[in-house]
Amino acid sequence: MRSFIIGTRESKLAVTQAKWVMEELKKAGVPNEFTLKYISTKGDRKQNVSLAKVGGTGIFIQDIEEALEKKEIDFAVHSMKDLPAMLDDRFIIGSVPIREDHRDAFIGRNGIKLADLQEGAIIGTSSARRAAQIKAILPHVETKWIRGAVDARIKQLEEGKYDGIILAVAGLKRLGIEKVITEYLPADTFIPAVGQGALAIECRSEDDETKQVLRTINDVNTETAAITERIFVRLLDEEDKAPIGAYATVENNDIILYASVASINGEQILTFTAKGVSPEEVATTAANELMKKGAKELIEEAKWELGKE
Ligand SMILES: NCc1[nH]cc(CCC(=O)O)c1CC(=O)O
Repeated sequence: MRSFIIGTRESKLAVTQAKWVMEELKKAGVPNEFTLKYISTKGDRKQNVSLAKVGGTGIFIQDIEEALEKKEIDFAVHSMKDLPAMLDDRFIIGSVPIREDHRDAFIGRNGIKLADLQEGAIIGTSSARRAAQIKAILPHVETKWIRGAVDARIKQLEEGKYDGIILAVAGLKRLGIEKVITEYLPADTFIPAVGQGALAIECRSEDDETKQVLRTINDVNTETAAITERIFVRLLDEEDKAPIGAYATVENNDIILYASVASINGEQILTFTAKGVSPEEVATTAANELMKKGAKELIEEAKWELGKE
C-alpha cells in the first residue's frame, strides 16, 4: 500500500494544520501511512519584505511546488489564503477541508479595545486590506507593517512595538491561543481575505490515487465558497495584491458572496453582496457590480501606491 509524504512549511501553524489533516484522513478511514516533510519557503526566509509588496501569495508555495514536481512529496497542506489566485496546470487543489473561523481578530496590547485607541496609536498588520479597513473606521490611528509567524507577531506586540495587531481568528484557534483576542472584527465591515480560515491541499494534477484519498476530507460547501472567492479575485486582480476582501458561504443551496475593494488609505471602500447558485455567476456579478462603482481604478491606484513604498 502506498504511503504518502505530506509537505508543509515549518511554522507552528503550518505543522498544526498538516497534522490536523493527517488526523482527519485517519478519521475518514484512510488506512495508508502519512509522514511529514518540512520545506523552507522563500516567504519564510525573507522576513523583511512587506507581504503587500510581494503580493502576499506565491512566496509561500514555489518551493513546495518544486518538491511536488520532483515527487519528494505527494501533497501539501497550505492556508488557502497563501495560494496564488492562479495555480499552474501541473497542480490542483485536491481537497478543501471544512473551514475554520473566517473572521479577523484585533489583539490590543494589555487588552486595549479598538474604540479606546488614541490619536497616533500604531496597529501592526501585513495586509493592505486590513490596513485600509482599520483606517476606514479609525482614521486617527496609524498602521505599520509586521511580519513573522503568529507567535512572533504577538511577541512584537507585547514588546510594545505596536498598540494592537490584527490576525486571522483561524490561525489563533488552530494554535489554541484564541484567548489572546481582544475583539472579533465583524465580517460585514472587515470582509476577510480570499480563502481565509480554509485549507487547500495541493497535489499533482495527474496523481489520481492521491486525489482520491484527499477527496475523503473535502467539504463541498467550503470548496464551493473558496472557488467563488478565488474566481472573484481573479476577475479583479489576478496578481492578488490589492486590498480586496471576499467571503462566501453556502446557505440552502444559495451561494452568498460578500466582496469589498478598498483604497489604501481606507477613505473609499466599495462593497457588494451577490447571491446565486453557481460560483462563476456569483463571482462575476460581484466583480461587475464593483467595477461599475470604480473598483478597477481603485485597484490600479492601490497597486501603484504599494509599488512605490
Ligand atoms: N499570510 C499569513 C497567514 N496565512 C494564514 C494565516 C492564518 C490562518 C488562515 O487565515 O487560514 C495567516 C496569518 C494571519 O493572517 O493571521
